[in-house]
Formats: sequence, structure tokens, C-alpha cells
Amino acid sequence: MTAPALQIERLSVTFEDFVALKEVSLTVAPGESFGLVGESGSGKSTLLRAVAGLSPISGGTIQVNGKTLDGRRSKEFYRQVQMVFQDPYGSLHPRQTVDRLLLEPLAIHGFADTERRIVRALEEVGLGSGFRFRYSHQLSGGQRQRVAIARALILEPSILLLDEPTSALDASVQAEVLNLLEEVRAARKLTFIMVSHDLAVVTHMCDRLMVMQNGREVELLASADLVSRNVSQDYTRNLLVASEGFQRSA
Ligand SMILES: Nc1ncnc2c1ncn2[C@@H]1O[C@H](COP(=O)(O)OP(=O)(O)OP(=O)(O)O)[C@@H](O)[C@H]1O
Repeated sequence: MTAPALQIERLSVTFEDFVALKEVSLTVAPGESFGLVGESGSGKSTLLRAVAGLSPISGGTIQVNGKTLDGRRSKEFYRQVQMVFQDPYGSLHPRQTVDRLLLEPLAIHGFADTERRIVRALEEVGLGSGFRFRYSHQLSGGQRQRVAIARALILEPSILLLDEPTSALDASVQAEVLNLLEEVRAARKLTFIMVSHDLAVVTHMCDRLMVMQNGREVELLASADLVSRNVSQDYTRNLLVASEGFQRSA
């Protein structure tokens, strides 16, 4: 039997004496797209960052492709698991060319044929070689996020951790970048774990999702259940009502 892409058991994260994540468990199959939703401060980013080795873990275990992670993430882990952040302005160095930004991970991981990989990565995210020697400060938000996605994909990972990857973008650009993410997931059979406060985005992009509140699991749902309101918790119902109110007033 194939190991889950990600298996988290009773994971807790504590910042000094504040418990940001409390005994959360979840399993994501290879090729699945899994969403994390909940109000601001519910622990969604903390969970994703814990997988990436960026949150202080105080209990529980994380397995990636069947291997239990220890305190320090290995180089191989970062080849397999890549993260895309919300803010394409903060996550790319403004004074580096796109070429340089894409070359860096290849050099760190000792990849050969960097030329071919950079050209291919730019094609894959719909930018093309014309963008190769531009500086990231010369790019729009959507173009930057495409570069961030190219940089994540260039190491040929199997899992992408996506932390609100489109919420800093205008609505029309948001849809384009979401479509791109769906295309690359299908083409490369990637596993996604995606954080979003936007229920429409998560139900569109994800097969299943976890609703979180105060660092805990509220419920696990198939996206279809959220769409048809087949939910069992009042908290989830309130999230649905809040997101509809927002859409109506938008
Ligand atoms: N480095 C940190 N030090 C102290 N507290 C933190 C730290 N990072 C997160 N927290 C706290 O942990 C809680 C969960 O934060 P987290 O960013 O995971 O929430 P979230 O659900 O992703 O919210 P948002 O949608 O606003 O990003 C919050 O109360 C936050 O203030």
C-alpha cells in the first residue's frame, strides 16, 4: 500500500505559553488536494508552517511519504515539499532577476542542466523566457506569484504547501493563478495542502478540508459536503453564513 503523502498525528504547537495548535491529526493521500479553513487565528498557517519546520512543535508526529520527520528538516525534505506564501512581494528578493531566483534552489540542490530547467519552469507557469532576466520588482503581483510557483516546482517536489497563495491578488488574477495551480497539480500529480480563508476557493480547489477553530479541528469534510451544507458543526455553519454575507455585500 502506498504511504500517505502527509500524516499528522496529535500535532501541537506552542508559542511560549500560547497553544496555537492542539493535538490536530490528519491524513492526506498522494495526489489529493486538502484544504484548511477557519477564522483568522485558528491555526491554519501554524499547521502548514509546522510541516515546513517553521513552527515550534511541542507534541505529536508528522510523516511525509511514510517517513517520520525529526526536528531538523533535511535537504531531501525541501526537495519533496515546497511552500508558496501569500505575499509574492515579500517572498521574492526584489533585486534579483527571475533567472537568479530560479537558479538558487537548483544550485543548492545540485541540479544539473539548470538552463533547460529554468526555461521549462517559466513556460510551465505561463511566463515564457521573456521574463527570465527581469527583476522581480518589475513584475506584477500575479507574475511574481507565477515566479514563486515556478521556484517551488523547479525542484520537482511531490507536495506543495500553499498558504493563501492568491489572497493578495486582484480577483481576476486570483482566478488565473488558481487555474495554473490546478493545471500543474493535474500534470505533475502533486499533493496540495492549501490554507485559505475563502471557502469558495477551497471548495473549488480541494477534495477534502479541515475546519479549524482555536488551534483545534472542528470537523473534517469533503468539499462537496460544504457546498451542499452537509455539515455537523455550528461553527462551520457560521463560517458559511459569514462567507455568503461577504459575497453578497462584495
Ligand atoms: N510566531 C508566533 N509567536 C506567537 N504567536 C503566534 C506566532 N505565530 C502565530 N501565532 C499565534 O497563533 C495563532 C494562530 O495563528 P495562525 O497564523 O496559524 O492563524 P491562521 O488561522 O493562519 O490565521 P490567518 O488567516 O489570520 O493567517 C494566532 O493567535 C497567532 O497570533
